[in-house]
Amino acid sequence: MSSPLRTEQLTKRFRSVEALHQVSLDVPEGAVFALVGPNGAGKTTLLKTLLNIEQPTSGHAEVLGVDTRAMKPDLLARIGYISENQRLPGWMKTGYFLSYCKRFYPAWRDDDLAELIRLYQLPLDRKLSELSRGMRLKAVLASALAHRPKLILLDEPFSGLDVLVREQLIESILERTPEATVLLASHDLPEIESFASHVAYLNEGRLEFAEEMGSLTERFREVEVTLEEPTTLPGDLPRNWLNAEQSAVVVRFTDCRFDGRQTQAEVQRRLRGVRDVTARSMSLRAIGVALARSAEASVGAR
Ligand SMILES: Nc1ncnc2c1ncn2[C@@H]1O[C@H](COP(=O)(O)OP(=O)(O)OP(=O)(O)O)[C@@H](O)[C@H]1O
Repeated sequence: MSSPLRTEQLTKRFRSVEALHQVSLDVPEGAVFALVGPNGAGKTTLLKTLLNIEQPTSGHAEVLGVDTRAMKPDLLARIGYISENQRLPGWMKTGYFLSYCKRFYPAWRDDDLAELIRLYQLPLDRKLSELSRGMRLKAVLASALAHRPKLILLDEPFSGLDVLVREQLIESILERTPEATVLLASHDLPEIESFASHVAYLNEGRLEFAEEMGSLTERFREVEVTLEEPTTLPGDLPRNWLNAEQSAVVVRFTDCRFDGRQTQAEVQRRLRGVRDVTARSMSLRAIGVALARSAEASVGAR
């Protein structure tokens, strides 16, 4: 079976801004796929293109085997979408909002909704505009999960939520997998690391990588080299040594293609008088910071 979410050479331009540049992405069935990257990287644009809210300038995107430009309501009814910027009819009472949503989804399950209302303790007789941000998000999540979507798309679902609400949200989403495939855009790297199976990194509209979480954390290491005596760093360091810096006899860099023996050999080849090499594994947050610093430095160098 083909992947439930796929883009091929997807480019989206808004006048002079290229929000997405030839993005080719494949999200496997049942994955919890995190889309990360700095502000303005193109994450929201990618999600909106997958929902046909925005249309590609070139290339194409496919959802559940259908080109997004040919999406019909029956396909949209198989997708649960939650965005921090979602506009809601604030005047609706929560209970009315949920029954209003029901009519758009043939697969709607009243028993699932009852369970979600109980779990989230949703106040059905209060207007959406009167709910706290977290509570409003839970109401939207209930409406998005009660129809057992095949795809769950989330745009910054965690921002501003307390730790318990986040936990509930993650649990609810994970309970839906592997029957559902999840794609979420988020800046919350520690949270993502705790539950995503895959991670993709967008930077200035370009997909820098997309891979399993395990392989990503395997290939990144914080490397520290101690030298016999201070020397100047050579100018032509390997491209996989990110943010290399030197302080007296210590050289530090992030290796984004770490391989124990190979990294050792490379260090010996590039630096003179190596006394010791240590390599520490990195959290997703530390990897994100290293990538952002490296991207900033390359913009500065242009
Ligand atoms: N409707 C639009 N018109 C013009 N430019 C847009 C539009 N939507 C997005 N952009 C631009 O496209 C680029 C990507 O924006 P996008 O919102 O997709 O980034 P993002 O990764 O979601 O950012 P953030 O993490 O800040 O939410 C930005 O430069 C943004 O200004």
